[in-house]
Amino acid sequence: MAILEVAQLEKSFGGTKVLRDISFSLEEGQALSIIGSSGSGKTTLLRCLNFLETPDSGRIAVRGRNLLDGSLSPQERRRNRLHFGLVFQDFNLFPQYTALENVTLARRLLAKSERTGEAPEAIRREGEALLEQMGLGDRMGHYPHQLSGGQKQRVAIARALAMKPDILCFDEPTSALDPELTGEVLKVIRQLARQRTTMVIVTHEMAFARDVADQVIFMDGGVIVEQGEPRMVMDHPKEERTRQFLARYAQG
Ligand SMILES: Nc1ncnc2c1ncn2[C@@H]1O[C@H](COP(=O)(O)OP(=O)(O)OP(=O)(O)O)[C@@H](O)[C@H]1O
Repeated sequence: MAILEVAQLEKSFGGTKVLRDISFSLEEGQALSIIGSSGSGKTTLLRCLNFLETPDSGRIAVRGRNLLDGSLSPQERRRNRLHFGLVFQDFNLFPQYTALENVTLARRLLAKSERTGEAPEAIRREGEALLEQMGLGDRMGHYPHQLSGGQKQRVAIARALAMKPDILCFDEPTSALDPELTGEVLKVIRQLARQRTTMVIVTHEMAFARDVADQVIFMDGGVIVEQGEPRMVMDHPKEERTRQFLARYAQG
């Protein structure tokens, strides 16, 4: 069974349809890249998956359970959010907290609100291990303003992982970074892909999308124009719109 199944998802803002008939599925341990021109609906799709926007209709199912089922209780709806983690373009770290506090805060709050019985000490140790994994073992006590953009983004990735989401989403994770800092973030995401972390990645990094993803979706005007294995979609696009988009990218 697919870990994620999205079917006929629709979203409008005012009278404007921004997502139409979006359907795809993702297997556990796979990475999906979403590419497409500006304004094509990529961020809105990620925001719908993360419940930052409410879709107008359609289905988002994780392990076969429809998270948009109208009969869910408020508590079940709150828990739905925990299936997904989101790494934003501009990091969204809390400036008043250290790297380690940023990573552990949500878990500590969850332990309290859901009475999970998790000890703060265990949460801290896990946070430290995640920051080590991100190559930030010597930056745990630093505040965001003391970190480079690439380091901030790696803290943000550790923070998302700390919540143990089923599906980790990235919204153009390198677009706010100087080119020399892009590589360190892409390297971490590649490492997560090798560890079979299930991921949905919106990116403008075409070479990265091609080699990290098991599946790629090309969006334009709120619809999925083409989807499939990255090399097939990107090297042999069937649709004219995909061809034009990729040609524009190739020209830089
Ligand atoms: N909150 C909102 N209210 C009204 N319109 C919105 C809102 N959010 C997004 N839109 C519109 O929805 C469309 C899709 O936007 P979205 O940000 O999802 O595209 P995108 O593919 O992520 O673009 P980019 O690559 O530039 O980030 C755009 O026309 C945008 O102006």
